[in-house]
Amino acid sequence: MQALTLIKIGGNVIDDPEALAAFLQSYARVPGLKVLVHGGGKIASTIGIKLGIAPKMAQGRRITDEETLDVVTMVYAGLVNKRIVSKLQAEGVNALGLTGADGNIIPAAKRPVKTIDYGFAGDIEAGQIGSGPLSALLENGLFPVIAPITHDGKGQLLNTNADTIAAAVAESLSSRYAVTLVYCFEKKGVLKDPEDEESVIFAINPESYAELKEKGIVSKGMIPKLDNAFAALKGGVKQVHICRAADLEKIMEGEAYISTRLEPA
Ligand SMILES: Nc1ncnc2c1ncn2[C@@H]1O[C@H](COP(=O)(O)OP(=O)(O)O)[C@@H](O)[C@H]1O
Ligand SMILES: CC(=O)N[C@@H](CCC(=O)OP(=O)(O)O)C(=O)O
Repeated sequence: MQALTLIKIGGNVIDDPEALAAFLQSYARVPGLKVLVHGGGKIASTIGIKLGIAPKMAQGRRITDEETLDVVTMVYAGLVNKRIVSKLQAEGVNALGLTGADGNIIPAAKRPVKTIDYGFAGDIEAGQIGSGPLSALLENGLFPVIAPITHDGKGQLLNTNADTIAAAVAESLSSRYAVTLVYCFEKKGVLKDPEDEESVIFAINPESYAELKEKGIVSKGMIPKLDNAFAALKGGVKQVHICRAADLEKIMEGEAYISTRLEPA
């Protein structure tokens, strides 16, 4: 099976122009087939506030009312996606920006209202992603850059967590490729003490993850990241790393003990 690297870049790095430029230079040097999924939550919140739309989050997910959906669509599918694509083009990568609606790559369903109404937040159903359009692009020398906007197939755009998209796309591509999934963000990995950058936990398995969650060591945005990452590993993805964006090249070269690696059960 041919190798493919799926990298997710988080909103705090995207919000820092120097860190983003350095990350995209590293991304350009990742060899072989690759797909980039980006977030942008921080910029969406900042722009929303400027427009008088305060961000509302619950359990690491954005509550997406109609006007928030307009903001996130403009920010993720427009500003952030096109900035990344143009910078990758400048690095010699023939990047092609997409949302989940383009080529119907990520069909989703509006999250049903239970205790919290998340509005136009989209959930991806297992097995719903078709890897065909993405592999057609890859096989024609194009490198997909995916924004965290999906659709319900009936004309409604939806906002889907970028960590979830990365895991679901990685899982779907793993039927055709040997996929390595790398979550890049601003910290060195999953930390024992989120305030201590040197307290990286080098390996986590489902059992130790349950313990970390119970003790509150893993919280906020780290929970959807790890929940999704373990699901991807179970679904056929070969390796999952959680690392600092600035360490991407070292991770790709196989350097250990600088980031967190997930282990199957
Ligand atoms: N144990 C932990 N180790 C590292 N970060 C943690 C941990 N627990 C919670 N976090 C928080 O999770 C954040 C990453 O999640 P999130 O902001 O959603 O990232 P991204 O935008 O990359 O998806 C970190 O910035 C940190 O504040
Ligand atoms: C439904 C939902 O929560 N969607 C996310 C999508 C962006 C995202 O995940 O961005 P980061 O990776 O930068 O956090 C949001 O709007 O914040």
